[in-house]
Amino acid sequence: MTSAPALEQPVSTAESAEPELPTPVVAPESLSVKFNDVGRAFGGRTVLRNVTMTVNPGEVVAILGASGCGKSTLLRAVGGLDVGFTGELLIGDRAVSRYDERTAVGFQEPRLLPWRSIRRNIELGLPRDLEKSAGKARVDELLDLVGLSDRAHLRPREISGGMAQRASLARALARQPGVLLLDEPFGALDALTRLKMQDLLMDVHASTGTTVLLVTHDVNEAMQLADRILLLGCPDSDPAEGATVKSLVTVPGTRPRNRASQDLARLGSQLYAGLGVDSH
Ligand SMILES: Nc1ncnc2c1ncn2[C@@H]1O[C@H](COP(=O)(O)OP(=O)(O)OP(=O)(O)O)[C@@H](O)[C@H]1O
Repeated sequence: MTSAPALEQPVSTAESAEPELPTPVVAPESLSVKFNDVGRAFGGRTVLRNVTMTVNPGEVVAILGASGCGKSTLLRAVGGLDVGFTGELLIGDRAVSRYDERTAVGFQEPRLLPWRSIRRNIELGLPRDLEKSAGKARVDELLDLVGLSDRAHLRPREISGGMAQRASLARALARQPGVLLLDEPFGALDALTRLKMQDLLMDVHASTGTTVLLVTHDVNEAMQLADRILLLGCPDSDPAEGATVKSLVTVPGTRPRNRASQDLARLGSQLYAGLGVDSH
């Protein structure tokens, strides 16, 4: 035998009964995501093919593409919600597993349980083995991060759609995921709430440092939030071949970006063109 297992917990004794420090919200480890020739077909119909790219730890990558081109399918594969893909998909240096616990997923609908309070909904995201007081401290911190501390006792129907989406984001973060997967998280919100949520996501990313994969239909949102943008698309010659990486571009400047900058306007035009939309 060599050394003791690295994850062994310290034994609590009466002598060492010091006040417990709150567990930081900060992700313990931001993880890379590596796609190596990833593909997916449903019933003989190819949806995705030859997707090869690496998302760096702590990076925010937005996934853009026409409706139905496989954006959600790609995200689901990373979360281990769909294991029917071909090729290799690694999180850190380990293959994705079924419902991979190193990831957390946020959807367009908040998917909160209506009979539970906001606090109890966020608690659902905590890892099962987390000690109760550490869990409470983490939920308190998350409620603070998403600005819902004074609404923690309310039920989902008693808060606005934007607040519910913030609660949903907090629930996803409760697991301290190495990779946060967001599928159109702000798609159902009004324009102003959407901008506020984008700011919140920037704050969350600044304080957690977690890797983020964000599926969006919104070119401006992608340019505002992402370090890089993955444009998925089908070849014009044969759309039935399935979508693949059409381009992977680095967004100029650092967040928060000036929405009126020339560089972003140019990039926006390129992206719209890549999506087959005339940006005028
Ligand atoms: N479980 C499934 N069984 C059969 N077909 C599926 C399944 N999941 C996805 N698809 C098909 O794969 C294609 C890609 O779907 P996906 O939801 O990934 O696209 P998307 O780019 O996210 O679309 P949208 O932008 O409209 O949300 C669609 O044609 C869809 O019908």
